[in-house]
Amino acid sequence: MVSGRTMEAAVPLITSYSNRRREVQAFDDTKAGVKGLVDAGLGKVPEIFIHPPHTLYKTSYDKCSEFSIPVIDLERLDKDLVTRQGIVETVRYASETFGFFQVANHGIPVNVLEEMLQSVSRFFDQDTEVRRQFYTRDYSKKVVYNSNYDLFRAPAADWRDTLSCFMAPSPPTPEELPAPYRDIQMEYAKQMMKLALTLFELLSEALGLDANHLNDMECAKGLTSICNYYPPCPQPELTQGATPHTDNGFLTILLQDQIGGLQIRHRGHWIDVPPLTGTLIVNVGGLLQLITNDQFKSVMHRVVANNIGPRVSVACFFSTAMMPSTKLYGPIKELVSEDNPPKYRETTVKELASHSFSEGFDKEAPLLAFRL
Ligand SMILES: O=C(O)CCC(=O)C(=O)O
Ligand SMILES: [Fe+2]
Repeated sequence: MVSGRTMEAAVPLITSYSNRRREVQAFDDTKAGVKGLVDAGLGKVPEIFIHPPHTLYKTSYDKCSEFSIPVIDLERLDKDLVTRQGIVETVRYASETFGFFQVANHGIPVNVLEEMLQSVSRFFDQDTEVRRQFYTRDYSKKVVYNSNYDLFRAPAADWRDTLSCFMAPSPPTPEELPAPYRDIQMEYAKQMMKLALTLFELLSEALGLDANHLNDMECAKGLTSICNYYPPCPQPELTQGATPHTDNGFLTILLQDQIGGLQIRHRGHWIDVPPLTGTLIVNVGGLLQLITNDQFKSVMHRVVANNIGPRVSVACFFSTAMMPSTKLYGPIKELVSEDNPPKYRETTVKELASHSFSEGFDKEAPLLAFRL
């Protein structure tokens, strides 16, 4: 029997659900994102952005100075073999232990990095009317601007807007890209692709494979550029910049500005990934974890909301998720043995991406559905 008390409790729940749905829809209909709320001078975080307290962290998070992710200097990579071996060894250690590392002297000029970050700000600083033309949830488009890809599904929205561009294997024409960052985005994607080919060589060597192995598997074939914009938040302690999640491609190369706020999960602690001018952050995605049979780890990370921003970051996801392909990926044959049998079934990139997209990227064990 349903008690009166239960019924009473159920009514506000249903009401609040439909309120939320309405508020989310109204927010989405503005096509102005979180930036639009801040521009309107909002002094409080709207209900739909408030995260349940148990999922929130204090702003004084666990600071663990004994853990810091390796910074790898690529300068002498091709100069001598011993240096290269040292770099490969650190790449292996970082990918197995942290799932993250930073790279310095990667060959991309600092002014290109800075121009890329500034161009993202220029896009978001445009008149709302101009920005709105790109606002969509249709991911078959080459350019997608919106706020919270999972707005209609997630229990609470993040304090972040995003501009995504699908840059490889079939790049947009420059004219298809928003004007404020057209030229630099084309240049940046070219530079990212070059760096990714080098990183996949190092990662292959770190696995004890031929240097071309991961590139031959087409790990660097697809590139999506995700430009994140985190407006300053009036009550950062109530919301998040990015909910804890894992990335689901092969690899992500991330550029962050000087504000900070990115943290990764390591041995039960959240540790900072400090902004270091001129460096790029590299992290292992779910697909790389799957094909390395768990040797390399795709690790949870999050972004703390800030009240000093806007904070800008550009995440380049290497994955062919946006193109239909029947190519199957499973644990690499050379890495499995009787002692280390395959942990995952074969899957397509598209299946893994669609699974993460519908289930959410916030799972502690994102590859569970593919486990043998
Ligand atoms: O903004 C950042 O630093 C991280 C962004 C991120 O994790 C993502 O876009 O997947
Ligand atoms: Fe991420």
